[in-house]
Amino acid sequence: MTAVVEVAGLSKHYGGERGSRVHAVTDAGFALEENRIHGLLGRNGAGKTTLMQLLTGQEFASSGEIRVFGQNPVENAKVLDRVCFIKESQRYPDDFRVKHVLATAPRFFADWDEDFADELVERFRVPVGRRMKKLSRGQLSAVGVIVGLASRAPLTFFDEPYLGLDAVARRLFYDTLLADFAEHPRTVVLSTHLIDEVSNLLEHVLVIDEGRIIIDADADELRGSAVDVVGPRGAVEAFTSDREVLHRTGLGGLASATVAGLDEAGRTAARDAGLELAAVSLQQLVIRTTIGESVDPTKGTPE
Ligand SMILES: Nc1ncnc2c1ncn2[C@@H]1O[C@H](COP(=O)(O)OP(=O)(O)OP(=O)(O)O)[C@@H](O)[C@H]1O
Repeated sequence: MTAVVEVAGLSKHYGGERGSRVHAVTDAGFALEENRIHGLLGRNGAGKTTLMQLLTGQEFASSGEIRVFGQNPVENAKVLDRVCFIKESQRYPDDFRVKHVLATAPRFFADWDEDFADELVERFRVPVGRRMKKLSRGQLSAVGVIVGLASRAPLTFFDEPYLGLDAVARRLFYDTLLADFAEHPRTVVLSTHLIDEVSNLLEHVLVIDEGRIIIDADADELRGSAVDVVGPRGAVEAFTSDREVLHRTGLGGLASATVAGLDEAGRTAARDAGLELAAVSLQQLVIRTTIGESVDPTKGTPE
């Protein structure tokens, strides 16, 4: 495995005075492997955009090390020529129409596929002759998605540019990304709140909460890392008394506990105790991990 991105002790704070400082990213350390689709997940203001800006050389780190393709990305054309960063807040020159965006893209992206871009324009029904500032929010998102896909950049970041898209167009984006990725593997980072929607695309997951990376795990490993144990309150409490519980809910005499790291023997013990087991989706897992206790369920941190 080759790491395309390597980060160690990375912090970014905004503002000068200690009291008014915003710690957007704190002591992050992780690696992103080549040719995988990574999810960068986290709540509003968690630090996702800041992290991507740091990795693409658009922000300076306050401290720490960043290596992208083995080099510092800041003002480094050798690195940035291989990177595409699609974000919703992208600005275009005032007189730019969609066709101008598509015509200038090959200058930035060596692997730009014009035929693929044209095909995507049709699929997403984008009016190529229209001025960028006259596009609807969804059409603007679609242009970002088209550029991100047709760039075929070896390292592509999508910072929630698809939020303006309707459900049909989002599905189209996910399906197109997956199909194109199979033919043209590259390293992709998707930042999103819509975790269930992208869950099946993701091979690796980073969860950031209040600037700290709290989960850095293989998506399959993560999906199997916790299970909901449901049944009579007393039985659930007895079963979970010495286990790591991420989250509890209850209604009347019934209770449910999200238990981390339950192996086969543990699952059998739960069933023998008359409890039911239910799978926990990636989205539920992230929500339960980022509210209340910040624990990494794959690492077995005690509650
Ligand atoms: N230029 C800036 N100056 C001061 N604070 C900033 C700046 N940019 C971001 N922040 C703060 O840093 C924190 C992280 O912001 P960031 O945009 O990285 O979060 P995010 O996870 O992308 O959020 P969202 O999902 O809402 O887009 C927030 O508290 C934000 O207010």
